[in-house]
Amino acid sequence: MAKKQFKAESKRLLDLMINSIYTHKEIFLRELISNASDAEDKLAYKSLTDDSMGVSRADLKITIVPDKEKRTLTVSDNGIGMTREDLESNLGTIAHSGSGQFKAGLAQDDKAAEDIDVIGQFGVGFYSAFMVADAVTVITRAWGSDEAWMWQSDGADGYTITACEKEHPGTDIIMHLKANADEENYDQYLETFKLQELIKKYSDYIRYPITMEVEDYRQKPKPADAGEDDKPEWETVKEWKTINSQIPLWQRQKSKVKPEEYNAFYKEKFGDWQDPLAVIHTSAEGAVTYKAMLYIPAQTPYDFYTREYQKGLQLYSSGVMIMDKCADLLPDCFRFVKGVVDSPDFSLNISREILQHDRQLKVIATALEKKIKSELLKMQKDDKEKYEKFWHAFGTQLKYGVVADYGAKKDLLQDLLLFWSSKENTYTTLAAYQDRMPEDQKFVYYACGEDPEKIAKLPQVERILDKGYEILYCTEDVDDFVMKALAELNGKQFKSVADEDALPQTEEEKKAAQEKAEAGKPVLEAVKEALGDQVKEVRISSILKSGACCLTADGPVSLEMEKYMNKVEGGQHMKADRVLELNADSAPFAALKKAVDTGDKDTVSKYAALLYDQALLLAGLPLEDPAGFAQMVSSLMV
Ligand SMILES: Nc1ncnc2c1ncn2[C@@H]1O[C@H](COP(=O)(O)OP(=O)(O)OP(=O)(O)O)[C@@H](O)[C@H]1O
Repeated sequence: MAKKQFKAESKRLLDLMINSIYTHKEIFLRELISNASDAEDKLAYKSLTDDSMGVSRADLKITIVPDKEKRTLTVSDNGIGMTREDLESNLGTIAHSGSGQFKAGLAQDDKAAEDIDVIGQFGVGFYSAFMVADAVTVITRAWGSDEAWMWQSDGADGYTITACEKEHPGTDIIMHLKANADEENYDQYLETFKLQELIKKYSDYIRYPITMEVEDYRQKPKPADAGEDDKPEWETVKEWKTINSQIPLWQRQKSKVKPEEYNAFYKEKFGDWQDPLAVIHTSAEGAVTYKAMLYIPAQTPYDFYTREYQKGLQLYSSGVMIMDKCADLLPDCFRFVKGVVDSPDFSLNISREILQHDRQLKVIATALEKKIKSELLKMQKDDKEKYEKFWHAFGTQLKYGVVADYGAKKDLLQDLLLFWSSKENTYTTLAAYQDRMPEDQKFVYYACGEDPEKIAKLPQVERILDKGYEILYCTEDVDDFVMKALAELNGKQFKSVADEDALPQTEEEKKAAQEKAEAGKPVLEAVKEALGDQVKEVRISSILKSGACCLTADGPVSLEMEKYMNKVEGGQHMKADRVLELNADSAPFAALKKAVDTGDKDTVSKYAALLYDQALLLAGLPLEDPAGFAQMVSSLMV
């Protein structure tokens, strides 16, 4: 049976093409500039393979001319141009890409092809002009031909091709802009400032100059005979300017870029007024070819912890901006990193707004994650002050990273963490802590509280410090979760100083503790009765040395978790199972015992409340009845 060709309703197809592919109408300019760049590239390639042409790359340029009176916008190039047949097959056939064909025809080992970077591949970009224009005229003359042709279309009723005049080879695309409408202001595409903005946004790194006549308002030069009281005069001057930067910094050799250039690029592109702390300029070839330039900012962006902050790297493909913030390239823990990634290997979807496959992205994201970590480790090693600055800005983010997704990134982040050291009185890494650990020390100790000074005075900290062991002072709400997520450091378990077994006990110590607990039982029962449900248990403490009391928690929820969860917006109001620990060797305990022995219930309940309130204060928890506490303390004075 004879095979039949699919038929296509070309009018409908064009309509789909124009109205359904792109999210933003403004990208028409990106598409036409990319086509112009391809035309220049093809000519540059041809001249490399044919010396007789006498074309210099330096003469190739793209020109943008808005004309408010005629309501047209023209994009011109002096590239390869099109013959009548080219017009038929390229602009008369939807989804036929002359550029794609050109690229496919290049041999793998073609040296001349190394220096060109053709963008077009789908054969649809040109028609995006009809999103903003109700008619498009193309005037073109192919290189080496003395005939010029005019292609005209209103996008709906087909097109015409007629002979015309054109002095030089190349192509002019003339868009007759639509009348302003509610849904779009088409006038804006006639304003040089808007056109400049769009060129900078999407086509800044097109390798050929994109020129436009722009207005500049400036002071007139002072006449030579101007007197003292001569007032400066201003004038508006029109001049042709190259709008695009052309060679992106990341395409240049690392050794040739000055630090000031890196910093200026960062500040302009990412709107920061401070220099970044570090730049990572890297490239790879192989499974996926890419170049990346990443920055570590010096300060926390004002909206960093709000919903408005969007992480991501800017994505370019062959110098054309594809996506402003590609989130998949950065793990959440490094969401503070800014930068750009450029790869000719991205498999773009037809609108060039998203990528078809994320395989390449995954490969790049994994490589960049490693790069960011090693850059931070280098900073940690070489410049402690700088690293601490980084830590102040983004340390909390790294800690959240440790806790997130059930600790999936904890191995990546562990070496980057800093904690306050009781011994060094400054920040320490976990590795440095471990290096200082005496051999007999079984655990990595940490204590949570408001600030290092206050933590150092906590009663439960004393006995660990007395042993000569170092403690990591944790001052952030998330710290307790971090320690639980990390669980261990090269085989040594993390241990809160508030844990009963924080100091391993000898058999003798255990026996002595049991005896004390037995002897103290009547006191403990009396205090528990006085406090009721406020505490789950009252026990003789084995973690206190000179302090009279402290509060700890039994079960999976620690006091730190309770505090944290209560602060989190929408968080569950978790309550830890509170345990009041009393020091059997302290004077207040002796006073309590006396009251129990003499059956003075009033005093017992007063002392119990006092001890409980003190324990709450030490733990940084709010008192349930502050006025009652104040009254009670005052009553002791009279
Ligand atoms: N300024 C130009 N000079 C020379 N040829 C051009 C020009 N503009 C378009 N063409 C030809 O028309 C073809 C179709 O252009 P179109 O923009 O629709 O698709 P494309 O650029 O090939 O692919 P994509 O949809 O990926 O941009 C191009 O491949 C090219 O051969």
